[in-house]
Amino acid sequence: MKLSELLQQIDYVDATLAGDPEIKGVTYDSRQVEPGFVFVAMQGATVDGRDFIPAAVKAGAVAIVAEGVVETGDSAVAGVQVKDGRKALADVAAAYYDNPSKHLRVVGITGTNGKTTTAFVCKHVMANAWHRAGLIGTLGADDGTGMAAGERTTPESSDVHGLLSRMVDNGCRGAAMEVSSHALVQHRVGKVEFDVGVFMNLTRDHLDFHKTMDDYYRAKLSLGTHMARQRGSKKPVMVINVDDVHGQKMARALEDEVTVVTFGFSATADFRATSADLGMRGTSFKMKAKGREYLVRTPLIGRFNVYNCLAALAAADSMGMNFREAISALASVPQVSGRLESVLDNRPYRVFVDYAHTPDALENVLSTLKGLNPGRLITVVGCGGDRDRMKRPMMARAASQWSDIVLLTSDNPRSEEPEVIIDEMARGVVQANFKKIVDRREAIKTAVAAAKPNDIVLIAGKGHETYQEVKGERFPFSDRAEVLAADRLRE
Ligand SMILES: CC(=O)N[C@H]1[C@@H](OP(=O)(O)OP(=O)(O)OC[C@H]2O[C@@H](n3ccc(=O)[nH]c3=O)[C@H](O)[C@@H]2O)O[C@H](CO)[C@@H](O)[C@@H]1O[C@H](C)C(=O)N[C@@H](C)C(=O)N[C@H](CCC(=O)O)C(=O)O
Ligand SMILES: Nc1ncnc2c1ncn2[C@@H]1O[C@H](COP(=O)(O)OP(=O)(O)OP(=O)(O)O)[C@@H](O)[C@H]1O
Ligand SMILES: N[C@H](CCC[C@H](N)C(=O)O)C(=O)O
Ligand SMILES: [Mg+2]
Repeated sequence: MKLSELLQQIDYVDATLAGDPEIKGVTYDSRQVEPGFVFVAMQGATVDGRDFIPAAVKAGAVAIVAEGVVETGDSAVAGVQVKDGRKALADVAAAYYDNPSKHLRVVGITGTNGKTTTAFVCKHVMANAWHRAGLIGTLGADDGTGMAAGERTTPESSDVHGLLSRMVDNGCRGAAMEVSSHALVQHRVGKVEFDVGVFMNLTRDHLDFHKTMDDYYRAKLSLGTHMARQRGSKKPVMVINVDDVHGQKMARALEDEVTVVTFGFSATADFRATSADLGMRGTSFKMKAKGREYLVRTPLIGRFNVYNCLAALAAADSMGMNFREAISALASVPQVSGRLESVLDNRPYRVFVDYAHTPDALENVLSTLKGLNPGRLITVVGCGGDRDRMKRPMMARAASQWSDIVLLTSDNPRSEEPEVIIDEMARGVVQANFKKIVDRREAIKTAVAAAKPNDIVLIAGKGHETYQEVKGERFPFSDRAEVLAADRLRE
């Protein structure tokens, strides 16, 4: 694509052109620039992308897009002035990749908890019906050829459009993607046309970034308003959990803008679970939808997974997929990595690894495990550093309320001292059933060593993560591998 063709498709304030070069790629990071690339300089929270314009030019950028007057320092390199760098990145990427979301059925899932699981279930349902489907989320991305690791839940917009474009090329007909609140604020899904948006729930998290729950809610709401502004031929549907108070508010706020479809246990829900049978190896529940009653079976464990299944089914129906086929696909959903993942199946005790890292998620998981009537419930849990500090005592409170033994330990301390994080957690405990073991490996060893027949051990907070981040360095660490190692020591 020529620079002139690209510029025709984006809004800009001013441009100093230098010929009409062929564009070979788009990036927001000077370290990724290759000859022929457009470099979009974004104003960051830590550094200003404009400071890296000289590095981008040196690496072969043919055009620089930035806020304010753009001095490229090289008369052969075009400078394009825009109002907002992050918005411009999405516009440039959508144009460069030829708006791939127009050629796919795209489901965007937001909410505090359940995005990864619901996206995974949606992708499974789509792949079952259409052979190939893509996925973007916390576990990485699948462009139709298999999973590849990613850095964040929702990548930067140029990476999102690049992935969607590869999905189209690889024969995917649909894509399920997690849309984090950070992504909505930072325009990472700018110019993505969604067929269906999904709102799961809103509970305490990320208040280091959003500051208030109201700001956090408004970030989530903007998925719906983003969809209402879509210009293409898609008629957007927003699927909303109305058992959640913020979901009820969102349904009211969006009802005139998009088609609202609701789910939950509430009597008014369009996709309504009426009863659930929660077992150790899976869940079955009855659902009223579309004027009929259905029985849904899934290997996913816990009441919260009823919500994830309802959301995926409502999304599938909103895309016009065969509903009975979608229901039967739920029976074969594979294990979602690090989400209530049973690590040892052939022992008299059970060990689960789970990504619960918010008070609500932890409460849900613990109540689910308690409902399975274990001998004792032994919980290993920590909280991440450089993240919302208020959730620390709340998570420890949930752990001590529901468990027989709690081992408070490190998660990803990042720049903080793990002992300080653990002390802040300890302020929330409600009974003297806890111990502090700073070294996560030791804590896991202690928990597994203590397990007696019928006990359940929960290792919470890090789920699928394969590292522990300490003072800017990532050390290899897997809860799953640590559990297996600890179990070997018992023999
Ligand atoms: C708070 C947050 O979301 N920050 C993101 C944001 O950082 P920032 O605004 O501080 O950017 P910056 O580091 O100042 O850099 C500004 C610009 O200079 C560029 N740069 C920088 C250095 C250089 O040498 N050359 C260069 O071009 C950067 O690429 C960037 O474009 O933009 C950066 C570039 O895309 C992201 O890497 C960074 O994610 C950080 C690492 C992060 O930890 N984000 C987390 C909190 C996050 O996004 N989480 C959500 C939700 C998770 C969930 O609940 O599932 C997610 O979607 O993952
Ligand atoms: N619908 C739900 N409601 C509440 N808790 C849930 C729900 N689904 C999963 N959980 C709990 O939350 C944890 C995280 O789930 P999941 O990874 O699916 O959510 P997420 O929204 O993608 O989280 P993240 O924002 O960290 O990526 C799970 O390990 C489980 O403990
Ligand atoms: N994406 C979330 C995940 C947190 C997982 C937990 N292990 C932690 O490090 O706090 C975050 O960055 O806040
Ligand atoms: Mg996720």
